[in-house]
Amino acid sequence: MEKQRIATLPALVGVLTVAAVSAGCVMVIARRRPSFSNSADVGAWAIRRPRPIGDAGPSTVSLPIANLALFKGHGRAHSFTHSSGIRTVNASRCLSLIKPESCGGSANMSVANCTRVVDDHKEQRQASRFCGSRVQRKNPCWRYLGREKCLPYFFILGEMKCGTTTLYKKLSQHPQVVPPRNKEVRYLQYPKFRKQTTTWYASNFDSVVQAAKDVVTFDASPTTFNAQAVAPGWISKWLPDAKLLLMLRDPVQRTYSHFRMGVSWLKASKVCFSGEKGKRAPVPSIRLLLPNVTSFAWQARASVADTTLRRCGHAGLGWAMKSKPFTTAPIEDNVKSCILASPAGDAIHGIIQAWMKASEARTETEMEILNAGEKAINHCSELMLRPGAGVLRSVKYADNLAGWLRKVPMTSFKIIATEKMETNYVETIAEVVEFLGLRPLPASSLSENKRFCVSSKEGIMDELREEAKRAGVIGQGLAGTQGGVSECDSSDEKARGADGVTRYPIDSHTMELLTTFFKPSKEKLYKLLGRDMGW
Ligand SMILES: Nc1ncnc2c1ncn2[C@@H]1O[C@H](COP(=O)(O)OS(=O)(=O)O)[C@@H](OP(=O)(O)O)[C@H]1O
Repeated sequence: MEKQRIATLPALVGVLTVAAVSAGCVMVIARRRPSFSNSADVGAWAIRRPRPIGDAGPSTVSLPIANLALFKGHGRAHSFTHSSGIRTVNASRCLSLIKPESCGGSANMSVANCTRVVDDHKEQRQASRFCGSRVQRKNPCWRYLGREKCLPYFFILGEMKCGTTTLYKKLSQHPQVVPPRNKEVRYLQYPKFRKQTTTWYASNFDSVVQAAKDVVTFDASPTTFNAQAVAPGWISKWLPDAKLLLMLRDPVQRTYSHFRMGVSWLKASKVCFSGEKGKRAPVPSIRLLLPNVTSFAWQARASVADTTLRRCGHAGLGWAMKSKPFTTAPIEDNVKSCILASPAGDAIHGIIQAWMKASEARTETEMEILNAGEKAINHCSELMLRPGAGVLRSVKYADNLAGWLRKVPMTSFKIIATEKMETNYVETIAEVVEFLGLRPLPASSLSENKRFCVSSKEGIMDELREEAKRAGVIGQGLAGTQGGVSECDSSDEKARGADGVTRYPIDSHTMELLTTFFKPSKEKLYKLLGRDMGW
């Protein structure tokens, strides 16, 4: 893409520079993209004029040559000669991946007050390319100020609980692949994107600098697919040739797996379950809610209701029904019609009515206890058990993919069904390797078909949310450690179907509710993909 851009610039400049140079101007040409309303969409512009955050600006601006002095920073005015022989100046800035270690090179998160983060974000908005020259290697790397810095060649975008850890493990074993410092760097999502620099991001991929020229590295943060405000725009701007692996799974099963992980994190948290090993018991604040929260049937009902309410422009559910307008006033007519018109609308309306009734009967004290319990459970499960959390990611496959396709072509994607990886493991991995343009894996290394899951945060993430730290959730997030991944422990809970896929048994009522709820979004996805995923 970078090469393409350079190749097309002379042609464009040929048309534009005669007028521009004679008028004492330099044209700064931007790719025509829709404008974006906030700074989250950093990838909206290929070449930008300096502008305040939030100002989308016109797609083409001309600047008097004198103004070039205002373009300070790493980027230098860069001259080139186009086919007609007229020399002109590209005033665009470059983004440096080399910055002081104290302001972004460090693996810890203590950079919140570092002004360089602000500078880096400004550079990201203003620059059109990375500083230095692209290194001759398969992986995207740049040499600048005598150092080489790299970014991922491919991404395992997600979705969470769809087998990303197995794919990460398998691809890490490929002789042409080196893994990132942590499986889940999670830079391309809020709030981390706001707190870290591109230098810090690149530091996660330093191991590829020492590797052979045909070796690549990757980012396997399964949260990237859902990070619509940052990731598609950033990748399309900075790594337009990146290959994107997207794993998707039957939405009902994915939701169950998400719920199961939330329960296991909750139970591992020393804040919500206290006492000695083997005798740990729930703390009083969560006891009332615990039977509901750890029931998938209850979670599913609460989640579809919460998701529908929010989609209809109403406040979410809240387990304790703490939101005052909700408990004291009936739902407005337009919200009610919206709920009834939604998938599984009648059932969801019934759930909400029952919820309101139960809530109205509660005393203030009961409400307070439930609210405290909800807060604690959210913290201890790291929001995995928040109503709606699991359902929302499963119902957004199509919308999220459509969001990506507005920025990135379908040819950048390889869509992998988790079920296919289970039943056709060797073929699936071989297809992925081919899609990545890597040498085929030897049959011997493909024979091992183990499922891998995240078991702790060590080696998976280098940070924990503040609340999770306080809650003592599953170990410390430490960069570069080798822990974090082990074989999945869910096999005993699943049954294998005639198609060879293992699934959690789910009671018929919950199954019907979720199947109806997910139906339109599944159809939307199949239409987008042009194929049925078999769910
Ligand atoms: N080869 C294969 N075939 C079928 N299913 C597989 C496979 N590998 C992993 N898995 C299942 O994927 C779930 C874990 O997904 P992730 O690794 O993406 O989870 S995470 O978001 O990184 O925590 C997890 O699901 P559950 O066990 O149901 O929770 C794994 O069992």
